[in-house]
Amino acid sequence: MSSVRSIIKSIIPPLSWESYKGQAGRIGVVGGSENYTGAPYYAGISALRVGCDLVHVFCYPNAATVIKSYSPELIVHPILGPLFTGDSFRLWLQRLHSVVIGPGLGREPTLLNPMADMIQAAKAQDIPIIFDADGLYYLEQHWHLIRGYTKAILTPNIVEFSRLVEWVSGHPTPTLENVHDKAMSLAAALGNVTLVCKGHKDVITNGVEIIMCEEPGSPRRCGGQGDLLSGSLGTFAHWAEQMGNSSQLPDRMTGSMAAALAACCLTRECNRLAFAEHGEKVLCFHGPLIYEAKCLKISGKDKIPKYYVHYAGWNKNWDEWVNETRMLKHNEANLQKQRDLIRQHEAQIKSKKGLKLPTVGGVKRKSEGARKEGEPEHLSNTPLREVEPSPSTASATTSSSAIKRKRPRSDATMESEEEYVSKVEVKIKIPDELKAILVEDLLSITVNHKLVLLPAKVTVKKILEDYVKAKSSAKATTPGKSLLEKGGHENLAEVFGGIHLLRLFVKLGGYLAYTQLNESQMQHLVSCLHEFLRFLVKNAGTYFQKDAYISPAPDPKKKSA
Ligand SMILES: NC(=O)C1=CN([C@@H]2O[C@H](COP(=O)(O)OP(=O)(O)OC[C@H]3O[C@@H](n4cnc5c(N)ncnc54)[C@H](OP(=O)(O)O)[C@@H]3O)[C@@H](O)[C@H]2O)[C@@H](O)CC1
Ligand SMILES: Nc1ncnc2c1ncn2[C@@H]1O[C@H](COP(=O)(O)OP(=O)(O)OP(=O)(O)O)[C@@H](O)[C@H]1O
Repeated sequence: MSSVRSIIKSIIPPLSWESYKGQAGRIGVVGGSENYTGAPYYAGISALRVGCDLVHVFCYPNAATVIKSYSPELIVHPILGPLFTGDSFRLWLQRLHSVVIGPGLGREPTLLNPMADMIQAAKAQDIPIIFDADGLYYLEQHWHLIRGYTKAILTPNIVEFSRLVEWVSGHPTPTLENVHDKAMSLAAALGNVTLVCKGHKDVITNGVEIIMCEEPGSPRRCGGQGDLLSGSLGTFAHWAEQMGNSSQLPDRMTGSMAAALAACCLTRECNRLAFAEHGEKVLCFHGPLIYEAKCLKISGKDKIPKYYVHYAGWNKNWDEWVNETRMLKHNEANLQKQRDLIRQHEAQIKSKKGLKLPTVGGVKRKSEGARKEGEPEHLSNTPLREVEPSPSTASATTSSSAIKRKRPRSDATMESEEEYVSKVEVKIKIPDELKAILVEDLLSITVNHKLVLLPAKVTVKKILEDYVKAKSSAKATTPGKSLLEKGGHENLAEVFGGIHLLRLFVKLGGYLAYTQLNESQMQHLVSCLHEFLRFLVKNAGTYFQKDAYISPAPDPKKKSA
């Protein structure tokens, strides 16, 4: 990579206080028709973003206003079409340093008539000409126009490449294998023009030398990425030309090849960064259910792919590496699977609990199973992700919003958005057994519309006392004991139960980031908390009873309404 970087660096001209507008490049883009206005915009804006000073777009009149509306930075000339005159184009061309022909040009034979004129004019001016998309389509039958013009750079995708090979060699190419060799032969047959064959690896050759661009890129193949490449290549090709011999390129590497390498690396790196930022939306099994998730990282160690996923809407404590068997494409069929599983799961819960209806004050509540046919099945259209099994779903909403309130910056004593975002969350690993209980809790609340019976049968106070007892043979101070002694939360601890305590643990890592503890104190605390969680796992049967949930009484107001 370092040598790739040094090649690219060597064609980038240094900035200077002496330079004036236009010296860093005036690039032309010939393209843009009624159907395709995006392609010339992407190409033109990429040329500018790479660093040229001015971009001129030559398009059909019915595309001009649209392209202008995308960006005031582009200078748009609506000169293509039936009224085209070579003179008007040549007038502008004189001022250009390179020209990109093809993005969004269209393939109407009558509209392509002036192409030969434009190509000849650009050649006469001895500037780099980049052919892409419909410019390549035109070249298929007119390749002799560029034969031997070594400042021509062709950027075919694999389909365009095989068509070109077919036209130039005169016989069909049944397979797309050996792109390497075929690219070298084609570039040589075209008189050492530069070819950039885009694909999984980009192959760059002038028929003598060949280089590959294997930067990681992105698995996302949306339209327009080729336009980014051809536009940026417009600028790089001019720079390579301008640097000439002073660029000190490796032996046999031409300026056009170096420019192509720069454009390929840049496009692929932009693709990689965009993918790293936005990830791929997927569905992922967690326990018995499927959740919407985002794939943030992929690891292929030992040739077994693993995916690091974030469950959409869930705290990042739940982020984890999963193997392929748990991942599903985000499509309608799998979304249906997700809904089916939720229904099955609901049914299972109902059948387990249906006979034992919980009671409050001796009055039997209406069971969840009594929900009427046709009533909204929340999870079938509202993904689970929207509610977390955390303090934010129920009792501790105040504390969760207290954290969120730290975000506005109106008070100078408050932390900034950047500080908030960059705050390192303390990782508290919740054991899988307890995670399953949290998921059950979420389903009870959001799917079955239950509430936790208060005061809890086994209260937080009781749990902490049990813990203190269990630890009594150990040291005198335990988190449980100190919480009871110093916290002043006796009343709450006598009302809430194990599930509330567990919900608190989901957010606790985030809260601890706000404490003043030093690293060793924090380590000690976290290890105590993990020990306490293990204690909860051991006693889960007692502390997390399934009959802790009740169905709330129907709202009389709603009923009368
Ligand atoms: N926003 C805009 O304005 C944009 C406008 N654009 C403009 O559109 C115009 C037409 O360009 P184009 O790329 O759609 O035509 P072309 O290359 O013939 O592909 C046609 C078919 O070939 C196939 N195929 C393509 N690549 C393949 C591959 N690597 N590997 C395998 N197969 C591949 C695939 O067919 P499929 O296999 O899906 O049947 C594809 O549908 C042109 O002016 C361009 O600039 C674009 O720049 C995008 C953004
Ligand atoms: N399989 C792939 N893996 C990684 N990067 C790829 C892959 N295929 C293409 N690319 C990269 O995407 C960019 C555009 O290539 P692509 O083949 O999509 O061009 P195109 O079809 O001409 O695009 P457009 O949609 O603009 O017409 C290039 O930089 C290329 O390196």
